[in-house]
Amino acid sequence: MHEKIIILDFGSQTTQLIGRRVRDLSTYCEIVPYNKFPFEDETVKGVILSGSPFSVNDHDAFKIDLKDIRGKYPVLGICYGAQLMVSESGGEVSQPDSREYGRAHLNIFESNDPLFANLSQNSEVWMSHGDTIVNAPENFTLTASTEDVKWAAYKINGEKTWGVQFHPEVYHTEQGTALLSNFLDICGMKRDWTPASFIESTVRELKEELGDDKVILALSGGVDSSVTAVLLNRAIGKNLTCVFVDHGLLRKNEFETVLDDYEHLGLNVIGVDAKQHFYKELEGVTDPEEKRKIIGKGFIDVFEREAHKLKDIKWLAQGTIYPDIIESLSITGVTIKSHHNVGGLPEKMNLKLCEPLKLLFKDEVRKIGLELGMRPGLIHRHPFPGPGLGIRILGAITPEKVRIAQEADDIFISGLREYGLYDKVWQAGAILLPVQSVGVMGDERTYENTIALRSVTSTDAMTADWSRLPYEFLAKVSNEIINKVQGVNRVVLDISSKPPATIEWE
Ligand SMILES: Nc1ncnc2c1ncn2[C@@H]1O[C@H](COP(=O)(O)OP(=O)(O)OP(=O)(O)O)[C@@H](O)[C@H]1O
Ligand SMILES: O=c1[nH]c(=O)c2[nH+]cn([C@@H]3O[C@H](COP(=O)(O)O)[C@@H](O)[C@H]3O)c2[nH]1
Ligand SMILES: NC(=O)CC[C@H](N)C(=O)O
Ligand SMILES: [Mg+2]
Repeated sequence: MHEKIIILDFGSQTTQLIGRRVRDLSTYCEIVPYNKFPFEDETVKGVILSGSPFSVNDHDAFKIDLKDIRGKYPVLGICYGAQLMVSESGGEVSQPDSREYGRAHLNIFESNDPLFANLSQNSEVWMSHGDTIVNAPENFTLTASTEDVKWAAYKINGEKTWGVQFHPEVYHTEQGTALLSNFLDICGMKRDWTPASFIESTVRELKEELGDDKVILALSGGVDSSVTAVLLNRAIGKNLTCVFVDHGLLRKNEFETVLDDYEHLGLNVIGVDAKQHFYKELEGVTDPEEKRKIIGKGFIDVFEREAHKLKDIKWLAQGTIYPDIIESLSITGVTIKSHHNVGGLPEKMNLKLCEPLKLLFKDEVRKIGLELGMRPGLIHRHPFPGPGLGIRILGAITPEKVRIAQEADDIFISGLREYGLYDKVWQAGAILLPVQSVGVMGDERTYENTIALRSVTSTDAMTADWSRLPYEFLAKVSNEIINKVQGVNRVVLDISSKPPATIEWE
């Protein structure tokens, strides 16, 4: 077992970023809801308290008793986390007249403080708070200020406990990574979290957990489930059967290409054509969440049916990764989208779940795939959502709309490859809108569908920006779609970032 840092999540938008920074420092960490601290886990070596949308003075703010944590582990409170320790200890946090968002400069008073080891004076830090610490109890030592904020950082005497009002996890805090690294040193972390160590420990744990049990893996052709397949294949070999479902919402020719690919990897794969089943279940359904749930359930129906045919299957493995879970089960109670493989799973399922990548971010999964010796072309594929074109065809799904979406998508993606742009974007696809408009083609009036092109840059799909694709390329793609895809007479471009939009439209 790897020693780990626990990040207690009080609901901040940047909690995931803390996790990523810590992992980037070769240290294993887990993000857990603020009230789910794993007291029994002996591998915990330090604790970070995240920010929060709440004010510590709110009635319904997330609160916990910190007495079992402080003093027992090194603790770093960030923003709300820092404010919480002050208010819990009898200090005062209140709302000043002005909020503080954006850049500030840090004036360090205690340069011998190990949290500030090797940090230089007056570096830029990023602030995002409405509340401020006004008074701290006597055993709190002020260690740094900014021009506007007195209590920008503190240390609690006699404990390995620190608080910072700024956000070391965000890119704009110049020495944020160095500060987090100092905290990891304080916790005595060994920095031994690497792709090779992950593979070694995961294969060992899978062998122990699965023993001689038989497993089916939901394989999609995507990066996450392919890496899962190779890991499981190493752990249990012939006891693994992969099931690839054609729900009729895949990309053009995807089913055939993927099956062919996997044969070369030496995996045992069954392709299931379930198109008609899915089309029937989805008939007339327009609500995005309902569509997601139907597709999620459809997948499980197929997996259970296949498991039954194969006999003695005990486990369903999936390529679930960390963001799938984080986005589906937000602790503030707001679900953005039910990912088909998490929130979309039926409550009662006859198979046990095996998800060896469920705590990894996408870029970590890619590193592990490369370390496993998988083909870079496969590892660098764009993500493609499990519900597929089902969430890119807005409104009700019909086979005819699937054809339109597939052809438009194929022209867009082939174009990206042809122009050498494919590897420069995180993900791209064509969205079929439920909007018809008037056009003129060969002197005839048309009244046809609209395709929106969606292409984004990102590092983890948690935030994203629209890709600045060359006009010349966009002109070619638009032209080709309108000329070749029957039923489309207009192409538009999506120029929204995430947030506030999301990558997929549903
Ligand atoms: N057509 C499919 N057949 C079987 N399983 C699927 C299918 N589509 C998705 N899944 C399952 O759902 C999981 C989540 O899908 P997701 O798209 O997030 O991951 P992926 O397809 O493995 O990778 P990528 O994000 O690169 O597309 C997959 O890892 C896989 O286990
Ligand atoms: O397997 C999946 N099942 C889903 O239900 C699902 N919904 C979104 N996505 C993918 O997740 C990333 C973030 O997407 P959003 O910005 O649309 O939430 C993007 O990469 C999306 O393609 C999904 N993947
Ligand atoms: N980013 C945060 O943690 C903000 C904490 C608190 N909501 C404030 O506005 O001060
Ligand atoms: Mg996928």
